[in-house]
Amino acid sequence: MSKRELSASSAAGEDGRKRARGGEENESESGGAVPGNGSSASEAEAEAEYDSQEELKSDGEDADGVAGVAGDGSGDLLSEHDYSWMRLKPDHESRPLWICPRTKHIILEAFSPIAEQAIDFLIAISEPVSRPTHIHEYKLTQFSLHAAVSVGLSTTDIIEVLNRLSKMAVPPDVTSFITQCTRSYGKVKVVIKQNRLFIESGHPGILQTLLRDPVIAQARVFPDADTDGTVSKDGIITQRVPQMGDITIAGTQKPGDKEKAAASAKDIAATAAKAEAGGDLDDAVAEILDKEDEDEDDAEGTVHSFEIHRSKYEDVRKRCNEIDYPMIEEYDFRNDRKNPDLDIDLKPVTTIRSYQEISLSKMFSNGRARSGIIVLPCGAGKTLVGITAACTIRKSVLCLCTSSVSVMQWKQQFLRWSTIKEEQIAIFTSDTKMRFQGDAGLVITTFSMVSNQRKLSAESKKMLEFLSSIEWGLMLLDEVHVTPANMFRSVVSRIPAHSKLGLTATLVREDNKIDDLNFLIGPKLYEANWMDLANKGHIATVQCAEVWCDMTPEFYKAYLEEASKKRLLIYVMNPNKFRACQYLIRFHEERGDKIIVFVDNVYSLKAYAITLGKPFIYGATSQSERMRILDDFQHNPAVRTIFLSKVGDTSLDLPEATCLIQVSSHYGSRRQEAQRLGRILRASRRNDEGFNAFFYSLVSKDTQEMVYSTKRQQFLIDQGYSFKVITHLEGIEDCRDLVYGDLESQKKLLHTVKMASEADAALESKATDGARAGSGGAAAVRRGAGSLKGLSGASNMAYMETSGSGRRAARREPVEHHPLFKRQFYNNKK
Ligand SMILES: Nc1ncnc2c1ncn2[C@@H]1O[C@H](COP(=O)(O)OP(=O)(O)OP(=O)(O)O)[C@@H](O)[C@H]1O
Repeated sequence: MSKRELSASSAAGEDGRKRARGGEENESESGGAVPGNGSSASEAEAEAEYDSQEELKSDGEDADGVAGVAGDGSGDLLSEHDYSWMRLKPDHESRPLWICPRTKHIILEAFSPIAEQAIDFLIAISEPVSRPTHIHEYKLTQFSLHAAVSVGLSTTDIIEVLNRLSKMAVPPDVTSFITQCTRSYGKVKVVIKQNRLFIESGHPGILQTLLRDPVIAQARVFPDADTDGTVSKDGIITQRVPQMGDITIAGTQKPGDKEKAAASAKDIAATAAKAEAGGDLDDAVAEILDKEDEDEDDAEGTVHSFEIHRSKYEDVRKRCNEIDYPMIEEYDFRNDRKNPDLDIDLKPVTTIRSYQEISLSKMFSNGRARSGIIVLPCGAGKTLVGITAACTIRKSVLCLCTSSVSVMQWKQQFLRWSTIKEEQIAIFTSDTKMRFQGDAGLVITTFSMVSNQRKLSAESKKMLEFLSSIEWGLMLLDEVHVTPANMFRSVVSRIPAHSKLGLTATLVREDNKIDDLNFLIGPKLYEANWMDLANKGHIATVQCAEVWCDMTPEFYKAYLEEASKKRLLIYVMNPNKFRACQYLIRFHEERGDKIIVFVDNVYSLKAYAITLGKPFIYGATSQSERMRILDDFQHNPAVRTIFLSKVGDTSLDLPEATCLIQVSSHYGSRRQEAQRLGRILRASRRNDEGFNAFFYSLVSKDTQEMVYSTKRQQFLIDQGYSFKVITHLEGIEDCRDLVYGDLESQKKLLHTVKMASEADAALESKATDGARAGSGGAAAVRRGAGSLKGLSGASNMAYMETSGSGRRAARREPVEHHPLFKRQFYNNKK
């Protein structure tokens, strides 16, 4: 495999991506909210503040796209290191993997006949880094290996299957890393039974070791006479347990069928191993396997445990981590007779999809509820996964969302898919504070409402006391990647939840907070492949394109002269961008598409929407106006296009939308890019023959916007999407009636923009060099012939195509500034 191939498959490695903070000014989603009864202004403010600020903070997306590409994972996979000592197996061509002994990256030939099985296995044991069409890249990490153990894979399984799939024997460094990470993980569990906590293990010796630790010993509760099972001299309880693996996930068929559908990682591993011919395990691995055999449970179906005080749980958990026995958290909900049952099930008409079932089988595979995180693409139906988990556990549920809009959507979705009744649901937001009726129920609230300790209204305080007094069977955490660890910590420590399920589409953070999520919620249980779901028709296939819009000479001169954050306004309001936007809207309206245009900057949003005569929604748009516009978009054939600010990034479910045009966005935010794409992935026409959705980013050429755009696309490129670069919209010059077609109107527009205040450029613009942006993007791309027709089934637009690696290579190039920019811009900055 050449280095070039490896680079093509690589993504900017997680470790390597440095981030600077993006702009702070942001539109508040609750700008139009009217505080209702019982809410304090500070609560509403706190909620709004969280909605807008935390999302950006946790995203860690930067305004400096160039800095964000250092440490591209596979870029240095081979460079400066000699791997000639690694010997290829004689039949290496039929084996799809190569494992880097130094970085623990795994490169997969996705075109191999056994790639599908290999992918399922790799998803179970490693983190996907990049999954374009032909070559995938994964990485073994401590947490990914913990997750593998928690879904039932043993050290032996992992090493053996890797060895079978690998072109070379698994390097000794990798086998010892796997052994080290999986040796003790999963050997100890904390199991919640009847509101009591038990530390459980198949190995009595491990429990004795734990009890020798003073912190753990102090937390221990001695068994009383009523204890089930036998109690040894040292107070360890031994019980025979019935086989647990026969649970039925709500909405699925009888256990046997369900198990068939949800092939466990272990089965996948076994199948993959069998599918591969030959490949004896080397001595080093055999040694590890022998050692592992000695560690096997003493008798199948027998567990040993001791009880601990619930108040000491956090101390015990921390201590177990320190002494290298990290615990898996499980909730024995089927035998929970202490907490009242919630009367909820999926409606008979609700059918969950195969990948939704598989993701849930990772949570429930051993008959208990295991806490952790499920990662599914935007629009793939995370809400229904959460609802199905609630219907399986059937105890009180606390659902935490990122905004009050999401709270209302979760409520609607619960009512739509499940048999829960309105009175069993309580909403807790700054505007609404309700209780549910009956012993058990569902509370839906925001992270900020339950973690905000400042200036609470009396009613909120009471509500928080109520939340803390309930033993929640399940805590659902929506969009977990945006929530700061300290916020989680305060929620998790104050509100008792027996199991936690985190849901997200983009488990990307650049601030190591992902590790916190591992500790606070649990390991990643499942991550779906975007391309796979698109190929199976669960989400739409999308054609992505970046449209380069030349700046007019007057706008470009003004851009170079402007040092304040109004530079952003100048490149967003570029007349050629207006015209490109209008042209694309017209083109797609004529094709019968419904179009969402995103403009982050409110000043520009209004200018575009009013000039082009289209309805628009932003933070200050009243709820009734929003509903009216969205309803028109859905049902009125005359309304084919709407303009949205960032309020439309998430939580909008508009299956009619088939085309998305991005005019301005939040700097280099990869997450925003993915979330926006999510708006068209749910297109209801996605299964029509030959259907494609369209995602355009309009970028003003040779401005800093180009840097951001390249960086924004990185997450989607890693998921296998490719972006075409359209350098010229052919035929645009023939459209005489497009706006700003003459110099005079362009000059007027520029004058208006110059008169705008800095506050109108709502996003702060960190100065980067326009020349660098422009040339960096252009240097790496390959020119080719293509067209909008090529993109959409017609034919009239030229494009350049670029791959992720090409872009990354471009960004690594040392940048030589053109004398014009040096003079115009750098002198200006001094
Ligand atoms: N099993 C299913 N059967 C029918 N429709 C489904 C199913 N699962 C999800 N959907 C539909 O798919 C769409 C997307 O679902 P949902 O809003 O839960 O996605 P999501 O993963 O939360 O997206 P995002 O991350 O963008 O918020 C919704 O219209 C939902 O009703």
